[in-house]
Amino acid sequence: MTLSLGLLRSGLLNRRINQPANQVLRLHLAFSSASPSPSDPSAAAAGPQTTIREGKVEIFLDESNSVFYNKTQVNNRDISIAVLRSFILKRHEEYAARSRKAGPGDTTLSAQAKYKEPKVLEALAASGLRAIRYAVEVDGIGEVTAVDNNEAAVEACKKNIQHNGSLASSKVVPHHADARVYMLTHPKEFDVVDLDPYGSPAAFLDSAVQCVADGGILMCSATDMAVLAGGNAEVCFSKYGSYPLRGKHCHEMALRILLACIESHAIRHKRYIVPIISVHMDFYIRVFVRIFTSASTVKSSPLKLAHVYQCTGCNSFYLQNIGRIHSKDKENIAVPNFRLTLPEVCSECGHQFVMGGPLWSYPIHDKVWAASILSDIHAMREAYPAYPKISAILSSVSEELLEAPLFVSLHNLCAILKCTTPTMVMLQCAIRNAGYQVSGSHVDPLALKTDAPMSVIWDIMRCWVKLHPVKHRPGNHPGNVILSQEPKFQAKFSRVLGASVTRKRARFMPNPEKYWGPGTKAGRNPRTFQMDNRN
Ligand SMILES: C[S@@+](CC[C@H](N)C(=O)[O-])C[C@H]1O[C@@H](n2cnc3c(N)ncnc32)[C@H](O)[C@@H]1O
Ligand SMILES: [Zn+2]
Repeated sequence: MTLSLGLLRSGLLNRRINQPANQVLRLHLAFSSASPSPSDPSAAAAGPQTTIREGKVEIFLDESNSVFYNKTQVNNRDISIAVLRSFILKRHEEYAARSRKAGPGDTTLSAQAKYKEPKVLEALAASGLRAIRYAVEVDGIGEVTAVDNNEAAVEACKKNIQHNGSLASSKVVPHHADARVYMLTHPKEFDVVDLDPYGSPAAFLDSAVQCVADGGILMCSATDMAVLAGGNAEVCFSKYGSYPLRGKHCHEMALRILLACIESHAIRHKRYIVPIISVHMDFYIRVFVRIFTSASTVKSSPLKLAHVYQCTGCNSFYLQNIGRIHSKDKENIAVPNFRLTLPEVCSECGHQFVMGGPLWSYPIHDKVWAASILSDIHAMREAYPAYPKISAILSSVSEELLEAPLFVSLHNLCAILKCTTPTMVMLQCAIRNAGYQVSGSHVDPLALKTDAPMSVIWDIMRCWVKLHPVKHRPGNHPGNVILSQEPKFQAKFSRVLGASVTRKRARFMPNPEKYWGPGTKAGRNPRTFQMDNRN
């Protein structure tokens, strides 16, 4: 932002309009010219190269775009660094707890095992920017292996490692390989595996879940949002094994589909996932999950997955778990759920239901971790180039109601009834006054996550319309059918303590500039593929 103000004053911002993305980039980042390393005569012959700085790392800009680089992913890299820092703290705590439990005289192998710095695999590393940032910026990190199957990328990565000095050179190991083969041949070897693919990570998931050490983290992005958010249901099913649903909650649904897909790969190998945080930002989603091994926990996986039935008229939705708990011989076991208890058509508006999922219906964040990541981000704000964006997202994430998969949208409720819009605070108060919990969501400023049933939400809206009547429109559309029923209770919109969303910190940040989107796949011309969706 400071840089943009500077540009405005110098008149550079006006000149920037209509320039291709790469040139815009040059004005906005800390660009400089650097001499290539003396040990690389071919590069020396080519003269000084333009460099890009992000955090403490500087990499060479690849003018030909034969190696992928997207500056907008600074948010993605910053949030990953924040999660890595908290993971290292967690690992220390867990190690200390194990040692305390074992006691001084314990000679068993696990009690004697020395603390090891976490090893990281960046499986789709491109220029190595991310891997080098992990190595240079995260204290207590072990070796970082940077794999890519593109030779040009591996060469660029080597140069960038060398350019970033001895710490980078001692920690980052570049490797030319197919990530799937590499991960399969290194089972449970890495404490952290980072997947940041073009488009979908689906092809990498089976090998990735096997490569993570017990208690380690899988960090995984997906940029194929058109597929995951309901634009192409057949492709979503073939890649992720789930049907997406269109609607305002589609980005949260995308997160839950990806989590369900990772879990489904993990359980094949007697492993299971525990989400740390799951975020939708800019044009993609990214999930951070721990992976553990336990044949018995794997059996309860169906309790964490659900189908969603969504009304085609009013968008009311209902979840149906795949499994249910059955108590037998004093033991709780997961068995297939009973048939759906929903009526054939929506009791609010009379339309049919469409089915989506299966999706992950358990919490998508660990609130304690989210809070500790957030306080780390605040404490080290100067270490994060994307501080305003990532702190806004983490603030929202740490306030989300965990026991309420998906959400209703204020905008959608009013659009169905064609009524004036109450404020978010009013609706939150009415939900709380009716005895239910409610929160916002980081994916949408108009989201209401709540444990209130749909019937309560619609009754609140019926009461709202009694106070703010709508014009009568003839016809049988969903809004009319909903309003033809009397509310079963009287909603109260009066203020309750804690209902207002605090405005002290920003929850949603606008994009900093034009073309803030997916980058151009390596090998394509950035001028013709500025808005490439990386599929
Ligand atoms: C989106 S880029 C990664 C960007 C990088 N993580 C960053 O933060 O700058 C995806 C990279 O995956 C590499 N890639 C694609 N398929 C691969 C495979 N099967 N094995 C290894 N690398 C692969 C591409 O060459 C490309 O460099
Ligand atoms: Zn309906």
